[in-house]
Amino acid sequence: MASATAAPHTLCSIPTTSSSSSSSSTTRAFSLNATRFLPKTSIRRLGFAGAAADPIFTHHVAIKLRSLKASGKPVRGVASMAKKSVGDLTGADLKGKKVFVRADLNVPLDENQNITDDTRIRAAVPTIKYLISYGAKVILSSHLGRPKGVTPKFSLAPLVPRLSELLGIQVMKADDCIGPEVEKLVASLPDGGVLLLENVRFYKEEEKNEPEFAKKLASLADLYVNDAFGTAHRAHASTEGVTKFLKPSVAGFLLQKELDYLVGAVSSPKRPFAAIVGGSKVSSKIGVIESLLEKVDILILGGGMIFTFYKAQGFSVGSSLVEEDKLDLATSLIAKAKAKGVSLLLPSDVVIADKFAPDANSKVVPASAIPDGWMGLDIGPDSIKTFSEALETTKTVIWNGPMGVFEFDKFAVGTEVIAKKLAESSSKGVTTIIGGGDSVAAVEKVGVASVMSHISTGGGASLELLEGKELPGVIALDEATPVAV
Ligand SMILES: Nc1ncnc2c1ncn2[C@@H]1O[C@H](COP(=O)(O)OP(=O)(O)OP(=O)(O)O)[C@@H](O)[C@H]1O
Ligand SMILES: O=C(O)[C@H](O)COP(=O)(O)O
Repeated sequence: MASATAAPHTLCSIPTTSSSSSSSSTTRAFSLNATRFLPKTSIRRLGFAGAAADPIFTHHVAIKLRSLKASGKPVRGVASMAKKSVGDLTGADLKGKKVFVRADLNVPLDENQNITDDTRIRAAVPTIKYLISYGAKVILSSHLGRPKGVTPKFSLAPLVPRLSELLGIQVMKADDCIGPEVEKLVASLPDGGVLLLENVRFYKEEEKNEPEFAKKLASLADLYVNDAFGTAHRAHASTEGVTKFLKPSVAGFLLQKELDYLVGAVSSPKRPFAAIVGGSKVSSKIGVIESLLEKVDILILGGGMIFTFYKAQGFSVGSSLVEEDKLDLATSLIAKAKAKGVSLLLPSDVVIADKFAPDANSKVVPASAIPDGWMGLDIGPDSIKTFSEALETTKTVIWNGPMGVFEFDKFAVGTEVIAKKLAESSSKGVTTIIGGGDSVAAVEKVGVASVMSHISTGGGASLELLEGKELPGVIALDEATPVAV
């Protein structure tokens, strides 16, 4: 691979002082000061509610809490925005009760129906074990894939052995998710038993969120736990509709943990706070970039989207991926970063290829000089160095989207080095949050997943949350009982 050096391409320079001390933003100052007054559980509760995904809301509440604390009055009406948790249910609430648990067990299967990544099954275990330990009867529900009607290859049957192994009990399996046969199996469930229902998406009514279907699902159980973070952005019968017929409807531990990190840590980060956003297109990450620009000190961009930014600046991009209709947007994002005092880092050099293929010829060139007929498929060594140095200074990092076409070994270096860098930071106490989807795959490929502070089990759901959107599966849950703090 030939290499050419390039000057670091930093659109906005890295501030010499951290924004925690230098920021003139009132919002930012609030987030730093106000959260000091909150006990950890309150921060959790605040970050947990859908409405609290709005940092401004969080700050207002934090400030209200501070003044109430100062006045000596009990704090009411604040934690009521939070959602009730499965951890709030114990003994009498659960013993012998039929609990409908919606998990996201949408795991990848190979052509022989073997599970190729069991992360989502493992992530669902703590909530199920908790319920079992209190003698509840767990009716477990999930979707798998996007079937159109009953489709055997999307059956949940292949998950039973792994689920049984992880739970340490034999999980029963129903061939349907509603109907008399399922009801019989539910009636035969012992306390502490688990019944896995068949793919809930075998019914089109699931995705249409039809009340009659939701009612049938609900009729199987006494109460509802939603632990399906990966599907919380879908208003479906088993994630949203069912809550209208089952009380209480509470959050599972996984859902709670995801929100703690993706809302809590991002709303009230230890600073400097950096975000790394990559992936193929600007269009799929606009919301995330705009939302993160309100919060971060450093924004690092990589992946296919960078070429739209380069073209917007008048660089030659060869045949790299460019979204022509997003050039103005790229320009305005650069301006926004500048106005906000965010250090926006784009790669200074790129690895280019003569075709989109694993065996393409490749070379490193300055980002501003991609020849015709060549396309950028990874960030180059100088960029890796600059990004790594910027990451040295951070206390919180969130990463969403690969730096290059990491599926091809030749163009996986940028993504892999960034993954290793984050693992190193994490082991030094930096909060590292991996935002789902391909970035998770990359972190796992490098073997550093266990070192990260949090790896999200939700692709689309984590993106929507980072964009500041409310998740219907969360909003529908019961509010927590107000607590005095
Ligand atoms: N320079 C590039 N040119 C073309 N495709 C790229 C480039 N860099 C990365 N990609 C591709 O982007 C894809 C991931 O982009 P996408 O926008 O779907 O991210 P994502 O899946 O949402 O990320 P995440 O799942 O981590 O949130 C990968 O398949 C990768 O090959
Ligand atoms: O894999 C996911 O992102 C979730 O399981 C949601 O799946 P969906 O995009 O098919 O709704």
